[in-house]
Amino acid sequence: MTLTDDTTGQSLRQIGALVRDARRHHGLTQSQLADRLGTSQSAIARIEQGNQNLTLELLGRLSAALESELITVGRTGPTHLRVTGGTPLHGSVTVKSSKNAAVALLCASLLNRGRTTLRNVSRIVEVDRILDVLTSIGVQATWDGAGRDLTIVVPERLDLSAIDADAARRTRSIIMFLGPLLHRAEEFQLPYAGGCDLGTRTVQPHMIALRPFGLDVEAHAGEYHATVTRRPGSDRTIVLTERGDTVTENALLAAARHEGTTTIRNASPNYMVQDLCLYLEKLGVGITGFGTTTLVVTGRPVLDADVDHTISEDPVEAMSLLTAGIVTGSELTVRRAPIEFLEIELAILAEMGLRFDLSPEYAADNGRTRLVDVTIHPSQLRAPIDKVHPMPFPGLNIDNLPFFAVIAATATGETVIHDWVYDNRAIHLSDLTRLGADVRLLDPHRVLVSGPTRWSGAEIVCPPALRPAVCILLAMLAAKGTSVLRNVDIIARGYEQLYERLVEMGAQIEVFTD
Ligand SMILES: CC(=O)N[C@H]1[C@@H](OP(=O)(O)OP(=O)(O)OC[C@H]2O[C@@H](n3ccc(=O)[nH]c3=O)[C@H](O)[C@@H]2O)O[C@H](CO)[C@@H](O)[C@@H]1O
Ligand SMILES: C=C(OP(=O)(O)O)C(=O)O
Repeated sequence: MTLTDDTTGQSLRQIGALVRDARRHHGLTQSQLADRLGTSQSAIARIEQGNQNLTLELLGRLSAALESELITVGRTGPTHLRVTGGTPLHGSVTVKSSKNAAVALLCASLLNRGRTTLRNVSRIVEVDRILDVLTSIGVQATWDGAGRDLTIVVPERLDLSAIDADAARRTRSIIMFLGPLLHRAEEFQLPYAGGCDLGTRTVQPHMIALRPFGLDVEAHAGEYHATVTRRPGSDRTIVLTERGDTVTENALLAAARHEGTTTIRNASPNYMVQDLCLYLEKLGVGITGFGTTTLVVTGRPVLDADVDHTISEDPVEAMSLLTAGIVTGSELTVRRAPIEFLEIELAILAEMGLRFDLSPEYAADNGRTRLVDVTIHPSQLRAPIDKVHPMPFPGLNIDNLPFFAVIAATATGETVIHDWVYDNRAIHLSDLTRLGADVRLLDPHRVLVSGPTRWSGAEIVCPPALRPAVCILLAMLAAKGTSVLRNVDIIARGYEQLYERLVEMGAQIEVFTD
């Protein structure tokens, strides 16, 4: 069957019947299929009855889970959302694993001669982009039947001349190929790193961090031209000029195969770095200083182990889901929230008057990350006295900052949000004014939000930046009436099945294409 532009009720019912037939053909119950997809039995029942809007991503996963080509995809334009807001959400939602750890671990798998199995991988476009790049150069990547666990085998020789430059240029994380590749080739080229439109993001700290490993990079004609001058094994100290996440990861990746000890100072101790450290330890790399700003790495020239690693829960997803509940005045539980990476956010929210309960802590599947279930209650919020601003961990997460703009808009009083990090991100938050919020740009880095807001529906084109895009969507959930958010494809870069999961909690969101 061909899915054309109009995914009507009739075609949803037809797809539902195909899903039911394919499921029965495989002898699966609705619950068993739900487990394979990481969703609920009730969601499968709705799909089969034609009562569930389907994204192409979900259709692809259904096809994979049922090992059957349910649909062939015809011409599709960008995806849009129709949101009918103003009603509270309810129930609970489980946090998925992090985009940022997934991309680091995928790059790290290039170090391993053995088999890397990554578990609980989020099915998001950012992961697909790195996978496209990896497979284009010869890496084997295989999803398990349920589409959650990924096995990666790196060949003896990589064919960098075949690199999928288009996929590479659409992600910034490609920069983390430098650390592993400098051990494999004396000369190589990589396409420029890309990503969201957040303003200039330099890669100079990466160049400075990798220079002690003999890497020299010249950038021209859309490519980084790398040459490596091998330096004999010795102990070295690297002082990072910025406490950045990916630069710390790149330094770790380079140090992992360096014979000798590398001390990395001003390292980021953030969640994705911790996930990477756990993986590298399993590969046999010695690391002391886990979770601190000084990492001492004892590398090994050959890393060859069959490693199994479960990626930890995403604090930014957790914050996004909490925000959905807060701005809609909901009673909602966000399960498996990595509390260590949300403590400051919750402390500020408590100051603003948010009422919430935390379950006792329990360990994530990696055995290290501490998780809690957070239950929020409808609360009257007031603006915080101080400005809200991010800091490298342990500080308020840089990617969580935009959510405070939507939350501040529901609070009484004036809040200053100071995004000193990104040149071009705060400006996207002014789109909230279209929904009735009072958001004034004081300068490119600071917005003044005056609340509370009487939200009203509007039609908005999605900003070209992941977190601001989700903020607009969440504000639409708060706004009475119908809103349309156009060109939402960017959201799939970092969120898996976000709309379906919000709908499960009672949100009214319809997905449509032109
Ligand atoms: C794949 C991944 O993991 N991406 C995350 C990573 O990107 P990544 O590590 O690539 O972040 P960048 O290196 O671009 O840093 C973000 C911005 O912060 C500035 N900066 C950073 C640290 C510092 O000590 N001083 C400073 O000025 C940088 O100049 C840049 O403008 O970290 C960012 C900041 O946490 C997050 O938004 C991204 O989601
Ligand atoms: C800025 C972000 O990520 P990236 O580094 O992938 O652009 C983000 O996750 O908000």
